[in-house]
Amino acid sequence: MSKEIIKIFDTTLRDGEQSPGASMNTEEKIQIAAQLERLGVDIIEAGFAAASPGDFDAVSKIAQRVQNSTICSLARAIDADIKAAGEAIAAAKMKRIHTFIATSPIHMQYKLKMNPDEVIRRAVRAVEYAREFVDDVEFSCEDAGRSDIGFMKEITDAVINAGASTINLPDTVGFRLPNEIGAMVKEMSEYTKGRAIISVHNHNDLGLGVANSLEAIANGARQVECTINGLGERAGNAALEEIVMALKTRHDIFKDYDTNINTKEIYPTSRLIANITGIEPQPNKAIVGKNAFAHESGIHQDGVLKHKETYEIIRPEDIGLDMEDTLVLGKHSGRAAFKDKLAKLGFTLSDDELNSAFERFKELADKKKDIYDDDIRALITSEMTNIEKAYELVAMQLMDSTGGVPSAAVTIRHNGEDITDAGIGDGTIDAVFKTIDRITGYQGQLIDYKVKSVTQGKDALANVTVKVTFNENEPAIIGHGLSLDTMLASARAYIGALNSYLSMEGMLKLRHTDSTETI
Ligand SMILES: CC(=O)SCCNC(=O)CCNC(=O)[C@H](O)C(C)(C)COP(=O)(O)OP(=O)(O)OC[C@H]1O[C@@H](n2cnc3c(N)ncnc32)[C@H](O)[C@@H]1OP(=O)(O)O
Ligand SMILES: CC(C)C(=O)C(=O)O
Ligand SMILES: [Mg+2]
Repeated sequence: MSKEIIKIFDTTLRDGEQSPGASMNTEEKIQIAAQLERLGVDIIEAGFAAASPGDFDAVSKIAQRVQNSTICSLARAIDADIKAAGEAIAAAKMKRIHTFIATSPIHMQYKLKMNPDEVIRRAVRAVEYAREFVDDVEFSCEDAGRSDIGFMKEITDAVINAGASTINLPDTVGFRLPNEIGAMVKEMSEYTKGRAIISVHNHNDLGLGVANSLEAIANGARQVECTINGLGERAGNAALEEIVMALKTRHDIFKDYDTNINTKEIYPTSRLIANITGIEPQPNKAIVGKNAFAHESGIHQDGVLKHKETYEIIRPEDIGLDMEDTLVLGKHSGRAAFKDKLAKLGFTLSDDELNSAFERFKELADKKKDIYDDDIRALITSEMTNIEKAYELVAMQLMDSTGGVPSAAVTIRHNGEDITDAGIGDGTIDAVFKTIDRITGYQGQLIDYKVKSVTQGKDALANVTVKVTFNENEPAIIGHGLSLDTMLASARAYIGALNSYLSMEGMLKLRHTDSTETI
């Protein structure tokens, strides 16, 4: 008997980006979408097009690029949001608009300030308008976990009649237990049978996102919404890799179901997201944590040596872990091997990007003997941040001593001209950032600073992630910098964030000009 496919709806680029500190630039989002497509995700929620010009741009570019997954944009039940979503995904081969409105008493009364009739009216209008752009419309009863099931049936009837084909029941605040989610999904699936697909979107506030998703599948859900590494608002969303591997590993229980996921792409996808967001999964995280396949104690090691399955329920190779080369390229590697490695790691670069990345790789190979897959990932993701490269670091000199005043002299290239200045600060990093501000004329506010060693050993690369605001009315921007020297990595990260900001600011101006011209 053929198995029923559970659709995997990945929202790493939308709900995942709502994790504090996880914002990504357009180029990074395109790379992630390409990897999600390779992973075999059915639907990629590429963003919330109406949220900002940057989101709109990223969703449109992903829509132009991805061929084998449906591209989706989220939209409130507001015409302007739906129009932005429809326009952003217009070029996609397969496209969906996902519109939502809250249905729980607490959200309707205090947040929306709407009565239930008004909520139904808005939902119907949203779905009807979305159908003017696409055939595939998903409707979400936000906070379904705390909504009245009778009201959800009423609004579901109305939106299905208006043209919605997927009904999503999010446990927005991660409040429900598995048996409760199972009961809700069973009742709604039986009620909508043959009229719509029932989907779930479980948050992890009580650590039950995955358990709730599995119970939903057992009770009739045919789509699950999830994120790589479990990223997402607050405690995050149900983790894609955990749901998929639970279905696969417990095929005795889930024998009637399958997914389109190529599980060998799970580990590479997890690493790509961790590198880009700077958010590492906790070491003991199921499936993709650094310790997920590590056996520490003697009795376990003895058992694994005798027969792996004594302590391993998943084969590392099933999630693509064996494909990680421990030692890869070196200073004698050429462009062909480098390009081949990038393809294996899931990066698709233009010729110009490849040339620039290859130059950086060679510089690195001169200084660092062993280059690992994680070094290459960090190198490429730090390259991607500097999309426009309005400013480029040329040189830097630092002075510090115990009891002295930390100072930095920095040279930056802008429009072909090298500009040098010097400044002092509360520490050397502060001195570097302040000097960069003096040269560029932008006043960055540092919100967060993280430094991580990419691999092990004294010659490990430092990967610095900064979160900076250059205008208090606009969202913070993430920048990554990579170097064997932490100070140099910090300066690169800060300049990367500024370049990202400028490319978005350019877009803002462009959209403003566009709208002025049409008035
Ligand atoms: C559960 C979720 O994850 S929902 C998705 C969350 N994602 C985001 O919020 C994306 C980032 N958000 C943003 O950039 C901004 O919030 C925007 C651009 C969407 C809206 O910004 P603003 O217009 O300034 O509104 P603001 O965020 O202050 O408030 C949200 C408004 O939308 C209303 N709203 C919320 N959800 C919905 C909905 N589904 N349908 C219609 N209206 C809604 C709220 O009631 C509020 O309206 P009010 O201003 O009349 O009180
Ligand atoms: C917009 C919806 C699907 C959501 O993210 C939630 O309710 O958590
Ligand atoms: Mg959510």
